[in-house]
Amino acid sequence: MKVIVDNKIPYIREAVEQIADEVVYLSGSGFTAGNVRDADALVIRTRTRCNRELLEGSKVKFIATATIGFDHIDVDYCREAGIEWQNCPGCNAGSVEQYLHSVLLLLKRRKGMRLEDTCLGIVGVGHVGSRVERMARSLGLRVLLNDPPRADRGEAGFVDLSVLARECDMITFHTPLNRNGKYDTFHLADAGFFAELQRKPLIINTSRGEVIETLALLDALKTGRISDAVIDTWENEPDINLELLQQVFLGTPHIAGYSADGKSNATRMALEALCRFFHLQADFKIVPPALPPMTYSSDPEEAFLQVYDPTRDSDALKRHPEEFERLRGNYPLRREIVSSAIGGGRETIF
Ligand SMILES: NC(=O)C1=CN([C@@H]2O[C@H](COP(=O)(O)OP(=O)(O)OC[C@H]3O[C@@H](n4cnc5c(N)ncnc54)[C@H](O)[C@@H]3O)[C@@H](O)[C@H]2O)C=CC1
Ligand SMILES: O=C(O)C(=O)[C@H](O)COP(=O)(O)O
Repeated sequence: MKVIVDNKIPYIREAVEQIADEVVYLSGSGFTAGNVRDADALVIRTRTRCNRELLEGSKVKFIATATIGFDHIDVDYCREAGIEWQNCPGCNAGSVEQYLHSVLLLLKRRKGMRLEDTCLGIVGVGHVGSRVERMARSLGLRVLLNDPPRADRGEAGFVDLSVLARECDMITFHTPLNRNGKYDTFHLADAGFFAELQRKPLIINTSRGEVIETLALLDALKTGRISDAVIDTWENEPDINLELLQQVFLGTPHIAGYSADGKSNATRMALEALCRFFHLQADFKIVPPALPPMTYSSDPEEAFLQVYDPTRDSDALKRHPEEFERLRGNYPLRREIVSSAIGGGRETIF
């Protein structure tokens, strides 16, 4: 079996080389029709568009994407061509939760936001959104949830987007990018959405850039219809809107999911899917490398931000937006450590 693997997927080499007869590593954008033609399977990230142009006439039978999102896979074409695929549901949801948790602490510290007086709207309450809900409630925020697919399945506890627009001081997006159908999310936040907002909320997007219409967001920022924004996912990555980048409170290069824990989950789940598809024994361990010991502040919030402060990623991108892909590709994967594990005294962990 020949497998082509994205060369930025961490912790994968030893395991995949045991599983496959031949392994070729390519950059995400380096997958071409010519070099996938004789492959049986691809293990990719968000940077490889799997469509007719790439796959037609190839031997590829299976694609594993080591990501939660799968909007880079043309699922209709894959069905038509008989190519099976698998994403890694929930693999890095903990990492996105960590990112949001740090963002809330920074808003409290730097903008004086009183979290217990803040109403947070969550759009899309799946693997990530439900973790964000729990975390936000634990910090004392009031939370409103919007998830029409879940509401339509008869689940309770959801409200319309118009209620979020009326009541929320902060709105965070955690939907997939659906480009059509009843639950289309392409430009879900458009000029009409921003016009409805009543409380000048802060907008957070860690889902997919195309869920928010960039120019409408920029206009809402300039006209004060929103108070600020935190943006991790952008339209047209890596050629992002530079004016928006310089205006937002935090602008990061699509790294909310970049914890070592999330990446190792993704690698393991992608390889397990590959083994299931080809009926192979899944006999490998994927664990993130141990990090050197560190000493943490006795203040739990300070310690949480020591573990991960998105300001450093935002400052790096604002200084060098042209390095969007390099900042992602060479990212020093962080660890997910919950604040309860590091509170209550100066201590050394890991
Ligand atoms: N920035 C980053 O590094 C990362 C980004 N992501 C992105 O985060 C997003 C959420 O991921 P998960 O929670 O794991 O996905 P999920 O599939 O578990 O949950 C998505 C939720 O959105 C809901 N939804 C679908 N259409 C909707 C609509 N029109 N309006 C409101 N809700 C809708 C679904 O019913 C579901 O509950 C995805 O776009 C994923 O690609 C995920 C991981 C890392
Ligand atoms: O899992 C997802 O969905 C994401 O957005 C990933 O964090 C993106 O990571 P890459 O696949 O682009 O490394």
